[in-house]
Amino acid sequence: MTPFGTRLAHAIEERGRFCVGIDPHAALLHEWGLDDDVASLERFALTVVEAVAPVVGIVKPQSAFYERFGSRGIAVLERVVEESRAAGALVLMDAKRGDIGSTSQAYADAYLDPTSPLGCDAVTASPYLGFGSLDPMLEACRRHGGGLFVLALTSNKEGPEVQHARTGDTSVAGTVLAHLRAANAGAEPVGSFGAVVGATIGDTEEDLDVNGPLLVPGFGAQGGTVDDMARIFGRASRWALPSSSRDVLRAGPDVGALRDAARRGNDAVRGLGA
Ligand SMILES: O=c1ccn([C@@H]2O[C@H](COP(=O)(O)O)[C@@H](O)[C@H]2O)c(=O)[nH]1
Repeated sequence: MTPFGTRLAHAIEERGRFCVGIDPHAALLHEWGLDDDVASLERFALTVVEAVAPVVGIVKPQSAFYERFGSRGIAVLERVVEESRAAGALVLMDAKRGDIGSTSQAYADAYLDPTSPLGCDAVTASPYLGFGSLDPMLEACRRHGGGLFVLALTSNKEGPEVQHARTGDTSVAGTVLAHLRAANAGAEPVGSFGAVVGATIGDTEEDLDVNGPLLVPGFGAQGGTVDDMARIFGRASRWALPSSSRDVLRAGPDVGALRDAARRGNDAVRGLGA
C-alpha cells in the first residue's frame, strides 16, 4: 500500500494544498434555505462534495455535525467519504479520537481500515492520554497506507492552557511534535504522521518541521491569513494544508460558486512553501 505521505504529496502536486472542511452547521443549513434535518444534511453535504471533491486535493468532514443526527447522520457521512474519494479527493475525517490503547485500536479499525464503512485516508487524533496510546492508530496507518493528524497547537484560544504547559524545557506541544518527528524519521517525500497547528496561534518557538504534513485550521472564518501562515510556518509550510470550512461553505448552495470559492482558496495558498 502506498504510504499516505506519498499519496498526499501527489495530491498537492496535482490539485494544490487547500483543504475544504465539510461542516454542515445548523446556521449554514439555514443560510442555504434548508431545514435542520437529515434530508437537508444530505443535500448540503453532497452538494459540497459535488462542487469541491473533483477540484481540491483533500476534504475534511467534521464528524460532529453528522453525529448529531444519529445513525442516519452517520449514513450521510459514509456517503461523503465514498463520493469524495470517488471524485479523486483524499478524505481526512476530523473526529479527534483518542483513548486507552485497546479502545484506540477500535478507532483505528473504524477510520483507518479500508474495509470499514467509515474507512478514510486519514483521521485527526487527540494525544492527551499520552502519545503512546495512539500506537494502534499509527500501526493501522503503516499497514493500510493511512494518515494521522495529531493535535499539537490548536486554533482555539483555550488550547495554550494545556498545550503550552511545560515539563522542564519541553512543552506539551513540543513533546507531541517530537513524537511525530520520530515517527516520520527517514520518510520521503514526507511522512504520514501530521500535526494540527492552527493558523491563529501567533508566533511560536516550537519547531514545526516534523517531516510530516501540518493540518492548518483557523484559516478564514477564525481569522488566520496567508501572511500569518507564511510568518508562523516558514519552511514547514511546504507540507502545510490550510483548511477552511465556513468561509467556503457560505458560497453555497450554488455548485459553481462553491467550486469557485474552493479554487480561490487554493490559488491564495499556492505560493506557500516555495
Ligand atoms: O485546532 C483546530 C482543530 C480543528 N478545527 C476544526 O476545523 C474546522 C474549522 O472550521 P472553520 O469554519 O474554517 O472555522 C472545524 O471543523 C473545527 O472543528 C479547528 O477549527 N481548530
